Amino acid sequence: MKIEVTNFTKTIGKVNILENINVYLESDNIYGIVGKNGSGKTMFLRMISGLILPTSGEVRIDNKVLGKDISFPENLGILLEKPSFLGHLTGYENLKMLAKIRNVTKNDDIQKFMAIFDLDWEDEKKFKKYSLGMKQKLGIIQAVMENQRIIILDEPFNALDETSVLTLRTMLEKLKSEHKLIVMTSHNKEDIQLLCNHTFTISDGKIESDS
Ligand SMILES: Nc1ncnc2c1ncn2[C@@H]1O[C@H](COP(=O)(O)OP(=O)(O)OP(=O)(O)O)[C@@H](O)[C@H]1O
Repeated sequence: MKIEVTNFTKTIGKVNILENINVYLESDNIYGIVGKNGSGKTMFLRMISGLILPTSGEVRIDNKVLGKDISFPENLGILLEKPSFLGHLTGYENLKMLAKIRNVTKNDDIQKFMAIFDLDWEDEKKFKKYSLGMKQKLGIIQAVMENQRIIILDEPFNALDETSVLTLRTMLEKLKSEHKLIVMTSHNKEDIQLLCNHTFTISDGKIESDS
């Protein structure tokens, strides 16, 4: 898979939220996006996911222009800042419901993913009673469970306990070895240094390649 961003600018009001972004991303890599609060990291992830369209420029996913040839990248698993699960369902029920949309993930797989992250699929607890870390884990599982080829993760390590941080690091390494294209943001330098083989810094909507 490859993602090519060419001269992408997004203006909201009079502000350039993203300014003249040019990047090339491909499979077998974990890309780290760093930058201060409000610099544009989440917008960058939304841009390559087709969730915001450019004021000028374009994003191509395997030569297909987002917003023209396709609405969203096929093969995309995504964790956004606030995963939208239903409060009155359990974690397992939420994941099962989402899995039904594309119908590629078996219940067994969901149970396995939940076990990896120390979540009990038989737990009767409703999502609204989940802790922050539990919600985050569910969001991560939803992003990876369909074995998509592009995985986009906004602050995936947020709210995770030490064990889960190690679990997620191992999982991301494994996904990289399975030829995925992974893009993640993080405020944690250690996670970025350990995992990412390319880093981009965003400041005021502009991007620089660090390696
Ligand atoms: N819907 C919107 N309308 C206008 N401006 C927005 C909107 N959403 C975000 N912005 C602005 O876009 C800029 C980039 O926001 P973004 O969420 O990408 O930052 P970030 O780097 O992810 O920050 P953080 O580290 O706090 O998550 C900010 O100045 C923000 O105020």
